[in-house]
Amino acid sequence: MRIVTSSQMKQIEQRADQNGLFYYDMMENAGTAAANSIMSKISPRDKRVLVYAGKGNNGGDGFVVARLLFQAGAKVKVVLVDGEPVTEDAAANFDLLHDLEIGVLDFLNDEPQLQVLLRDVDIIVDAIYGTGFHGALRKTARLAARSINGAIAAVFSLDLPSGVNSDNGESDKDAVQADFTIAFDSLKPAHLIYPAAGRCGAVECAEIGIVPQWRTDLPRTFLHITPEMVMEAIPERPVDSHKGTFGKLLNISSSLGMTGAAKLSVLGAQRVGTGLVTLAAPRSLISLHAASLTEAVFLPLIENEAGTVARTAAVQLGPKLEQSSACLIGCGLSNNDDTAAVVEFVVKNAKCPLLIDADGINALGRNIDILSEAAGPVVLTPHPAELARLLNVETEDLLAHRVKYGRAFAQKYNLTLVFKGAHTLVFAPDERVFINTTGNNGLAKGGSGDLLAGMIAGLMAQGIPPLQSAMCGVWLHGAAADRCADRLSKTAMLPSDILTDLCGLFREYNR
Ligand SMILES: NC(=O)C1=CN([C@@H]2O[C@H](COP(=O)(O)OP(=O)(O)OC[C@H]3O[C@@H](n4cnc5c(N)ncnc54)[C@H](O)[C@@H]3O)[C@@H](O)[C@H]2O)[C@@H](O)CC1
Ligand SMILES: [K+]
Repeated sequence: MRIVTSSQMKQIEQRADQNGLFYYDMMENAGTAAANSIMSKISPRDKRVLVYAGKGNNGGDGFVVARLLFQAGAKVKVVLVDGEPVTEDAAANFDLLHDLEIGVLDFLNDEPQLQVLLRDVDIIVDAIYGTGFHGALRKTARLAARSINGAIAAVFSLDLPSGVNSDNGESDKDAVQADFTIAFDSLKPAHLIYPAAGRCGAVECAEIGIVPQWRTDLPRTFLHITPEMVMEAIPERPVDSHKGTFGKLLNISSSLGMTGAAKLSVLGAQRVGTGLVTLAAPRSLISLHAASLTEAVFLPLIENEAGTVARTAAVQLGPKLEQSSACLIGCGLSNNDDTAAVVEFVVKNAKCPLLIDADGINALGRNIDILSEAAGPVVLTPHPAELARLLNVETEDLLAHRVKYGRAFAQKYNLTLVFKGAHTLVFAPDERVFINTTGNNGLAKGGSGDLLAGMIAGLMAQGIPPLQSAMCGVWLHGAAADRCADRLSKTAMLPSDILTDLCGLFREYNR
C-alpha cells in the first residue's frame, strides 16, 4: 500500500489543484467517500450523529460528511472544537450547513447540551485534525478527544485520528481512539506505525480523485513491505546450483543455559535456504548441538570457566570469517567481558555482512562506538528493551518515538536497524523506513527473535543485500507466524513450529 508523508500529500493536492481537480472538489470527494464508508457499515436513517470539527480542512471534510449523512436521514449535530473554520473550503462547506436542520454547538460554550447528546449518540465523526496536526493536543481539543473516547458510539476518524502525528506515528495520550479511519488518497505513516496505528481501528483508504502521475515521482521514504517486494529480492534457485551457490553463514552463538537460542537461529538460517551453516559455540556444548542439528557443521570455540566463549577464541574466528559470506553473532551468547571482547573483534574484522542480535547487542552497550569501526555492513535486530538499553533511554520513551530514535540511530552508525515489535520497522542507513505488517502476538515468546536473526543472516549469506535481507526476513517471519497461528493458535504456537509454515510459504511462491 502506498504511503505518503503530510508534505507529500500537500504537494499531490497542489498538483491536482493546478490540473483542474480543485481543493474544493477534493474536499467534496473526501467527505463523500467517508460518508459512503460510514453508511456501508451503519444505516444512517434516524441515527444520532455528532461531527466534531476542527477549524482546518479536516473539519471541512467533516462538514461534508455532516451534510451527506443528514441528507440520508441521520440526525446530525456539528460540534466546533476550535471555533469557526478558517480555511476557505472548510468555511464554504460550513456555510452550506446553515440551510439544513443541522445544529451547531461550540464544544466549550454548549457543554451541558453536548453532555446530554453524548448519552445516546450512535456515530461520532472525528474531524478535528488530520495531516495538519503537530505536537500535543491543546486544552479544548484534549477535552473534546476525551469526550469522544468516553462515549459509547462507533467512532469514524477522517484521514487520521485526531491527536496523532501523520508522519512519525507518535500519538498524544488522549488522541481519539477510532473504530474506523478513512484515509484520503494514500496511507500516511501513522496508519501503520505504532503507537498511532493503535488509535486507527480498521483503516480504509479512499480515492479522492487523484491521478497516479501526480504522485509517481515523489521519493518513497516510508514503504509497506509487500510479498512482491520480498519475492523480487529472493531469487529463484538456479537449476545448476550447488551448496556453494547459497552461501556460508558463520553463526557465533550459544552458551550454557541458552543453547535453544543458538539452535533456533541455525534452523532459521537453514530454512531460508542457506547453503552451509557453521555454528561456532563453546566447545563443551558442541556434542549437544550436534545431536539435534543434523545439517549444520561446527566450530568448537575455546571457552572460559563460565562455559561461554573465551576472548582467545578470536584466533579461531578470524580465519573462519574470511571464508564466510555472512556472520551472525549473539543468540544466547551470554554477556560478560569475554563475550564483549569477541563481539568487538568480530565487528572490527567481519568484512562480510554481519548481523548482531541479543547478547551481541548487549555487548555493544559497553562500547557502542565500536560500531563506527565496523569492517563491513551491519544489521542490528534489537527488541525494544535491548535498544532502549543501548540508547540509554526508557523503553516507554523509545516506543513512543520509534521513528525519531530508529532513524537517528541507523543514520549515525550507517547500519540497518530492525526495530522489532507490533509492525516491525526496518530503518535503512539512508532515510527510508520499511514497515512490516505481518506477524501476530503469538510471536511474543522466547526464541522468536533468534529464529528471525537466523533467517535474516541466512538471506544475507546468500548474497541478498543486508537491507533487503532484513526486509524479507521480517516479512517471511511474520507471514509464517500468521499461518502458524491459524494452524496452532497464537497461544500455543512455538517459534520452532513456524519453521513448518515457512516451508509452505516458499512452496506457494515457488522458491
Ligand atoms: N489540502 C486539501 O486540499 C485537502 C485536505 N483534506 C483534509 O485536510 C486535512 C489537512 O488540513 P489542514 O492542513 O487544514 O490541517 P488540519 O485540518 O489537519 O489541522 C487544522 C489546524 O490545526 C492546527 N494545529 C496543528 N497542530 C495543532 C495543535 N497541536 N493544537 C491546535 N491546533 C493545531 C493547524 O495549524 C491547522 O490550522 C487532511 O488531513 C484532510 O482531512 C481533504 O479535504 C482533501 C483535500
Ligand atoms: K480526524
